[in-house]
Amino acid sequence: MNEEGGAPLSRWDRRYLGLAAHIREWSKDPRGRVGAVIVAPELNRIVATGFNGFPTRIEDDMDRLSDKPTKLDMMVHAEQSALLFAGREARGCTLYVVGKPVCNHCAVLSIQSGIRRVVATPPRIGTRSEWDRRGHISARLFAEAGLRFDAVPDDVLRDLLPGEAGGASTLDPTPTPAG
Ligand SMILES: Nc1ccn([C@H]2C[C@H](O)[C@@H](COP(=O)(O)O)O2)c(=O)n1
Repeated sequence: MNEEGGAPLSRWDRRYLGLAAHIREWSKDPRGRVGAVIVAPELNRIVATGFNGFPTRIEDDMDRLSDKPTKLDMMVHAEQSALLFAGREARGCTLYVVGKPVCNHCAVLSIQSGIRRVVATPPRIGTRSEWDRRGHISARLFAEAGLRFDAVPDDVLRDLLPGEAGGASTLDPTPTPAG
């Protein structure tokens, strides 16, 4: 994986990351907001967007959102939401993700959907965050499946998420089994 020092991001990469950072703001999860954008690169067209939230018609009240196991059991990840909407059009596309590292479940869905490239908040090394742990698994899966993974560099992340250190949960003492 290229956690640091990968190929520089293009102007369009930065634009789509900016869009993912904007869409992330629509999430109602107070603890973790994630935005995703799926783009057909040869057409330079947006195929789908997503942010993390409960499924349509499932009420996102604060009781459910503040109980972490309940929340994670019902949550549709930003990436899942975008992939479900994109359907077969995800084939050959690039997935942009801002807010958390791509988890292993979303990684396998991305691979199976035919995503060719992922540009995302990278998992950090040496944290206790469950999302970082899963992000490292995802990076290995992407490498094995032949997807290109471009980590969003720290300085770009700082611009995208002002006031947040990279966007991933640093202290998560209770890793949970949800994806
Ligand atoms: N790649 C990821 C990782 C996490 N999430 C979502 C799931 C939860 O809604 C929130 C993380 O919540 P927490 O910080 O409480 O674990 O982010 C997501 O959509 N995409």
